[in-house]
Amino acid sequence: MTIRVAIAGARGKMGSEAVKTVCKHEGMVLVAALDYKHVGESLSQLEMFPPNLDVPIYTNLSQLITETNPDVLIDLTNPHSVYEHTKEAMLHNVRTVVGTTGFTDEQLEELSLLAREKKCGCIIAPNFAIGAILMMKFAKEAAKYLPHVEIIELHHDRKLDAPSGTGKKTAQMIAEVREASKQGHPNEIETMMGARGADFEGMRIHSVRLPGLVAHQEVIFGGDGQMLTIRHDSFNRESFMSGVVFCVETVMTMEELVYGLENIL
Ligand SMILES: NC(=O)C1=CN([C@@H]2O[C@H](COP(=O)(O)OP(=O)(O)OC[C@H]3O[C@@H](n4cnc5c(N)ncnc54)[C@H](OP(=O)(O)O)[C@@H]3O)[C@@H](O)[C@H]2O)C=CC1
Ligand SMILES: O=C(O)C1=N[C@H](C(=O)O)C[C@H](O)C1
Repeated sequence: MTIRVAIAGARGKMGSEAVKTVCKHEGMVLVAALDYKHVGESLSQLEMFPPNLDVPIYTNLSQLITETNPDVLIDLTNPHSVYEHTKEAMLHNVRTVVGTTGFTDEQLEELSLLAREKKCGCIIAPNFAIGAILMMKFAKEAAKYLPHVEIIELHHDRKLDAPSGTGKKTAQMIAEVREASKQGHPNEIETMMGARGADFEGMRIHSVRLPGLVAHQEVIFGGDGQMLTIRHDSFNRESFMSGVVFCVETVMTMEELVYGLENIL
């Protein structure tokens, strides 16, 4: 069976890589793109895509679904639009693979309930790279023994959300095995706001944004006279693509929402 795929955010850094990936995958066909520019045109008319890529661009998701009948919507847009896209796709019984980060906990909960009610598969993956999933799993394991931990996530300077979805997910996974506790000196004072980073159950998350970076993270554990560093680097967006393919294939067999690839790998 060929999986009919639509991509929201096809012009973006991740979206354009996903377009390439879907187009060269034998078991998938790209049927539409969702955008708010170039509406009514075809991807073939955009300079960044090959001239034979005859894929229509829509701005209205419900029209896209009615006219092109996708099995799966891949969302790679931004934190402002991803929730509405995912919800609307589910309401139309279209499965979703979501790489976009920046969901609130309430939005995740609401989408999870809706997916269960509609029996509609949805994968929300803060990180598609296998190395990053392993970094998070190893960090969770290490935190059982070394509960003093800080997370440093480093990304390109075009990123909208901070902390990153991966940074937040890492902290959430660690929190499953670590009792909440404030780190550092009990009387510490920030003489410059934000100096100690974001606080998640006493763990600190530091966000670095610099041109030249792609996606990187260090999880640093401190103990008596020792330090353990677990680090992952994505040097390009290709690093995420085998995860995207895995999710598109897997979501076809699912009837609920899964948040994080570690739960299905
Ligand atoms: N899960 C993972 O492994 C990964 C996740 N990400 C996440 O994926 C998302 C996209 O990242 P990236 O590709 O770097 O970002 P980009 O800004 O390069 O791409 C986003 C694209 O979405 C478009 N867009 C914005 N709003 C809409 C909308 N309402 N409908 C359709 N398209 C829209 C943007 O258009 P315009 O620029 O014109 O506004 C742009 O083309 C981010 O949330 C990022 O954190 C990134 C890498 C890996
Ligand atoms: O915006 C990005 O680039 C990335 N976003 C995701 C995140 O917020 O964790 C995944 C990866 O780190 C790249």
